[in-house]
Amino acid sequence: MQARSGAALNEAKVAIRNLDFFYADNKALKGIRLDIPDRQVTGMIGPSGCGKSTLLRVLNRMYSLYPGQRATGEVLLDGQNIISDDMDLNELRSKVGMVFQKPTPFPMTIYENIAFGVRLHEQLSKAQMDERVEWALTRAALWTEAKDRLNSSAMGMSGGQQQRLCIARTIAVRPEVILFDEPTSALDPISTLKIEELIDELKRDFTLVIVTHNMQQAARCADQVAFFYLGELIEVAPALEMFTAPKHAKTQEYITGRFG
Ligand SMILES: Nc1ncnc2c1ncn2[C@@H]1O[C@H](COP(=O)(O)OP(=O)(O)OP(=O)(O)O)[C@@H](O)[C@H]1O
Repeated sequence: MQARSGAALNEAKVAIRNLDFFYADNKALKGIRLDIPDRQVTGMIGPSGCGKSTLLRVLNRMYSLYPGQRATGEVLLDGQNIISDDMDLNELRSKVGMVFQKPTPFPMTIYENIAFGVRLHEQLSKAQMDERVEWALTRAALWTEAKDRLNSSAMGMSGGQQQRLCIARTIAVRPEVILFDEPTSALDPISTLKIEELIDELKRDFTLVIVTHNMQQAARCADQVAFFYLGELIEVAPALEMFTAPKHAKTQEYITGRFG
């Protein structure tokens, strides 16, 4: 398998220390310690139910919306513990964006899909908003296709275009970290390739985390890969090392398709 060869990993943008996560009494993450390098791609892999999505939900505090779900330990974003009660969730959500598995555009125009989120965080003039919309669509490799239909409904776009619109919407609030939860699993191979190229491009400016069940995708996109099993982080390594010389037998079994 072709894996990204080893540029050194950057300093941690997010440092996860001794993280436990509970759905009521069910401990879904156990003692996680993981550094997520700045402006690089961290791939998260592992069999169904191992805790990958749970970890993404910790990184943007989505779990705080649900009573009975709690995290303990530290998740330090530039040194600030985002799981502490003091964390301002609006501020966190402007810093940490999320792209979901299925494209989820709002039932409004392409322009409004992007402007909507920006308005929650910033007051921009019409000209500034126009500029922001163009910038976000350009960064999401969608400007050429969308520029003549900004006032048309986003629901008329193809699935791949809708997913790039969701990425544009996320970028538009200028986050620092972007979480992708299986962002291409609902897309065809060409749309998948476009999203993967986009991820490669975006890491110049953003710290990216991608959960994927696709080992080739992890190998193509990620600078470092983390393998989870039953709520534990079994192994984390630069992608090339992970896919050519994993240290743990469980990792080897998983990446060679012997379970999961
Ligand atoms: N809302 C919930 N309430 C209770 N338990 C949950 C909830 N969501 C997830 N879990 C449990 O937490 C554990 C981790 O689930 P999680 O969804 O994070 O796994 P995953 O690795 O993302 O799986 P998949 O690859 O299938 O998406 C599982 O045991 C799951 O049953």
